[in-house]
Amino acid sequence: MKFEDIKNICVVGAGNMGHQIALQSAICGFKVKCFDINEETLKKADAFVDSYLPGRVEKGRLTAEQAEAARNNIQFVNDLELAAGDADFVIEAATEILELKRKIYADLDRIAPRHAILATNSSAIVSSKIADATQRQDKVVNMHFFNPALVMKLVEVVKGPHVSDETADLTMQLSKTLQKVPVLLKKEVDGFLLNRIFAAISREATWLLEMGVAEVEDIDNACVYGAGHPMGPFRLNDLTGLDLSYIMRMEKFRETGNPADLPNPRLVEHYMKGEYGEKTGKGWYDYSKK
Ligand SMILES: NC(=O)c1ccc[n+]([C@@H]2O[C@H](COP(=O)([O-])OP(=O)(O)OC[C@H]3O[C@@H](n4cnc5c(N)ncnc54)[C@H](O)[C@@H]3O)[C@@H](O)[C@H]2O)c1
Repeated sequence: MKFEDIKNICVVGAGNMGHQIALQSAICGFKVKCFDINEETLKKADAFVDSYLPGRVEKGRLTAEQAEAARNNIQFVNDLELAAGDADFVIEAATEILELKRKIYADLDRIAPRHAILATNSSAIVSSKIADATQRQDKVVNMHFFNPALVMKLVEVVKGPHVSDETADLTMQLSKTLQKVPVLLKKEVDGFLLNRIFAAISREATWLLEMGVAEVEDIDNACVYGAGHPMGPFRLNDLTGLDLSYIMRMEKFRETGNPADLPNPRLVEHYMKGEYGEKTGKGWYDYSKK
């Protein structure tokens, strides 16, 4: 496939990441169908587009014509056959559970045209764990966006051993066309690039908290005002979702059986109370008091 042949993008999952990846793709001129199994999520995502685009026009970031074109480019649908049937490139951003993703990839392999690339936005699952659910392993690749996907520039493209040069090249090119800055990982590695670095920071931050050395806000402030980070690890976790961290740690534990990989007790406590961060109004911080 040539890059110019990529016209239709299917995004699977309209949650935190999926709806923003879909909208960015629509703004950049692709015809996008975004699929989710949850009707409420689809409605919320559609309403977000209606509020986001006029805001960009007001701020002078998009012309009224560009906003209208983006609106016409994007559809939120509850039917995977419709979403992926004519896709040239699929970006999967569904819940971070390996078995669920493998089922989605088996379905996508049946539905999407043979030439279509199937990219996963997974934060931690390397594509070699998913690729063999399809008959097109050379076209299954990691394409890891960062949250919020409309804003953050970095995309990590991971070239697993099964990924063809063409797939990696096209994924890098698509990332650039989506106005992102892609980095290429030549090997699969747990946590990719940035999350490995963040994991080290977050491990230390959690240790400091657990040992009673400092409170959440002071640890975050140290990172912001001493290291110049835009936000500290706990504030960032509230943005990305404590539920995602919990699920990722549990997945890792299931894989390794190592108790050191279990989520830490404070994270478990928040998770059990349904305190997932900004999206539920409470996580490490309480947003109801704003
Ligand atoms: N949240 C982040 O900061 C972040 C950053 C980068 C990558 N990711 C990755 O993006 C993916 C999605 O994460 P999220 O934070 O958007 O989660 P989310 O829970 O906000 O969204 C996941 C969506 O997937 C949908 N879904 C579940 N099963 C499905 C199926 N069979 N078909 C279609 N949709 C299905 C859910 O209904 C939900 O709307 C995960 O793989 C995660 O690792 C997340």
